[in-house]
Amino acid sequence: MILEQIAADTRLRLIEEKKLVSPEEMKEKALALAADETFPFEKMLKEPGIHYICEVKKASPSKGLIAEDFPYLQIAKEYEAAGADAISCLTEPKYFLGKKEYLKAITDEVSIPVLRKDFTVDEYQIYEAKTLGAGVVLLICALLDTETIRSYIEICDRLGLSALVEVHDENEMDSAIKAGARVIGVNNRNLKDFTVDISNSTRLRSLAPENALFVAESGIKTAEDIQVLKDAGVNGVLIGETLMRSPEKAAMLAALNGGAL
Ligand SMILES: O=P(O)(O)OC[C@@H](O)[C@@H](O)c1c[nH]c2ccccc12
Repeated sequence: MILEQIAADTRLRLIEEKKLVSPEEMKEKALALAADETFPFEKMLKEPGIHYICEVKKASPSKGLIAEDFPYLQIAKEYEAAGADAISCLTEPKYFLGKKEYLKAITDEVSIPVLRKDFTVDEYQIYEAKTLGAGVVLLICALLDTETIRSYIEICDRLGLSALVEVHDENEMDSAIKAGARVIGVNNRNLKDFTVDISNSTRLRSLAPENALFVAESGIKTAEDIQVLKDAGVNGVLIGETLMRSPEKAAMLAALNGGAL
């Protein structure tokens, strides 16, 4: 199964990375930054209306190469100028051709919150995300048990980071809620077989607690999709491929929003 394969490769990658910067050193570096502005992602999502999280993604296991030409920094700045509320940046190197350097360069240049999009299987990655300037990390429920999610959220809290806790079905939603997730993302793409179904978000919307923030992720392509999600009361949408494939990203974002942003 692809998700487990990616997680296994991530664990191997971490063994090497910890040789370069030890876990103690990474934790220390992150904690030294913990007084920075806290939880900007949650503050943003709490504002009324629907919010756009625009993704910088070169490739994916389901779609292969998405952007041959990949001026990641220019794309991030274009998103910000077009009115994006946050940016998502893939850092997974093998399947998504992401890089930590992309994330660092982007967080240095934009002032909206940036999500570190990776397969978090070790607290090391959370501390590292802080040192790279991220404001949010992704925690995928399919990879983590409830207790681990809870402990990772605690680490995020200490660092002033938000945790976007990703679920795909009712069981994972249950786990996210029990772990105390404040921001729940529903992935419309099944990471086990890559099928995409937007109604996954609308179906699971009612199961999320009243006070939790809700993000719909993946497969969002049209203004109609956005309208359906708006009507369901989602706070944010995470859009990758539709924007990455568009040569006119600002115009595409405006079109998704019904003409203007
Ligand atoms: O490109 P899309 O279909 O608009 O999807 C973006 C984002 O939701 C997707 O990249 C994603 C959602 N959850 C993930 C977890 C890992 C990697 C990638 C993802």
